[in-house]
Amino acid sequence: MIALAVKASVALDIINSSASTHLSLNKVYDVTKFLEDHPGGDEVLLSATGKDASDDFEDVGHSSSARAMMDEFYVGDVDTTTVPTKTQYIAPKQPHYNQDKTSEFVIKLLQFLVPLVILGVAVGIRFYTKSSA
Ligand code: HEM
Repeated sequence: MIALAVKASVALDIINSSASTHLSLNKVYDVTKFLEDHPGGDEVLLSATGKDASDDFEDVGHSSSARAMMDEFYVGDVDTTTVPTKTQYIAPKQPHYNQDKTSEFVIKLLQFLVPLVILGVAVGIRFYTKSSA
């Protein structure tokens, strides 16, 4: 079993060492330094962090040399039961654009009035240029 975990800005990869023990321990890999060099790209690694990444890892069919490389990033073990099988996506907070607290009503009114004013000016110009020609 493989799992990835992100702790602060550190990307951790967790891989099962012994499935037969009562307390299933998983190996944890810190792949932070490997993000840029990973042949499969950093995005897949990051998407597999913070959870059990066993399936993600196995689905790719990593070579034996890829498996050998993992020792380099091994940092410790974690109890499987504490590792989520899925990570919950938390959308980043949207910045608050209406900083000056202009009332929503005024904004809506302006959104309606400004095009009308532009149209009025255009019609006025057209009317004026036509009549003076
Ligand atoms: C410490 C953990 C990992 C190591 C050392 C590692 C290493 C490698 C290496 C050496 C390759 C080149 C192909 C090969 O030799 O098999 C590779 C490819 C790849 N890896 Fe990983 N990988 C790790 C974790 C992961 C995880 C968790 C995922 C999935 C979320 C992943 C997805 C991929 C993908 C998509 C490719 C590209 C396969 C291709 O285009 O043929 N890897 N990885």
